Amino acid sequence: MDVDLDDIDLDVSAVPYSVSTGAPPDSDLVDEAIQDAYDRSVDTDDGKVADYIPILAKVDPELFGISVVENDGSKHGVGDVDHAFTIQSISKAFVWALACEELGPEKLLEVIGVNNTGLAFDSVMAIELNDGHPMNPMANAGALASTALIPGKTADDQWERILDGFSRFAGRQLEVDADVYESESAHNQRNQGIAHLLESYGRIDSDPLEVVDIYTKQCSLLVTATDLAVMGATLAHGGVNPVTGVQVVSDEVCHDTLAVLAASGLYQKSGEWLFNIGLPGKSGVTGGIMTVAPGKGGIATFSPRLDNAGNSIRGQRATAYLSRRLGLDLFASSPHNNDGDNHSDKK
Ligand SMILES: NC(=O)CC[C@H](N)C(=O)O
Repeated sequence: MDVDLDDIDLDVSAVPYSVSTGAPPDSDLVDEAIQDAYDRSVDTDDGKVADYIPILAKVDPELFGISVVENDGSKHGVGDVDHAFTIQSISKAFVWALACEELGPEKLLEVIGVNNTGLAFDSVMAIELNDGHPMNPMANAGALASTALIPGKTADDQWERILDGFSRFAGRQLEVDADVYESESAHNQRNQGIAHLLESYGRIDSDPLEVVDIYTKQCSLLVTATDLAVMGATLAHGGVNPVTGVQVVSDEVCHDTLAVLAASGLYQKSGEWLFNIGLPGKSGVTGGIMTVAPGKGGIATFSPRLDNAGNSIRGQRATAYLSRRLGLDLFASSPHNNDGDNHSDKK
């Protein structure tokens, strides 16, 4: 199932961020834009809820929320923005950022790489085709390797560091959904296989099953769309959480993380996403998509029905609309004059 943007009215009258000063539009205009994005996306029931982790199939497929957090910390939201769901693959962005903060980008480039393999998120073939390297850091193999790089004497130490880092990104103490963790742990054979393969190529040093266990916990952390927008806004704001004021990672790490997301954040559909939306983003199988507008803020959508790569369909539609409506596309030279013309042939 591909996302069809043909039937959304993407011609928008601009209420963009000021290109010259980065000054945000009036708050009520942002609220209006989010409501319009919701209204233009809510009617589609295209796509399917993930069911390869059994408990995920129980979600209400109609849930839908859109949250925007600006770099001044102001929050906007429509719909189910307070519904908690497990972060899943979006965790890959934050573990990569935390590992990069601890070890520097050279180490991550050497061990993992930053290229998109063009293959599904749980591909084993991607590892074989590349002699264990490079691995897309936003797919499972590269993500497991990132988790393994987090410093700590024991697996528990590594986990505590991840939990603490994620909580600082979100600006509140996050918790694991024990039921999701249990369900995924019982159906994790593929990730265990990937971790063993990485060990055989010398890409992870620690016990592969322990690495998978930490990775499964990080994927099982509960967040809301509002949390994800705050986490995205932290990456948009040079690593400083705009709500708490805490510096979580450096400005350089934000740059490097956003570059990785631009290349790989939506699995094998990352090129289409960048073409349509023009912003770095990261999706997860529970239906979250976190999008970052550097220097401006974070957008998060939550809607569980997915396309065939595992990306939320309503989330892609709503973000495509918001990117235009707010003039956020990094590749649009004149968002001030975003009357639709400069995007009219995008599908
Ligand atoms: N794409 C995803 O969100 C996948 C995350 C999930 N925990 C897995 O490893 O399969």
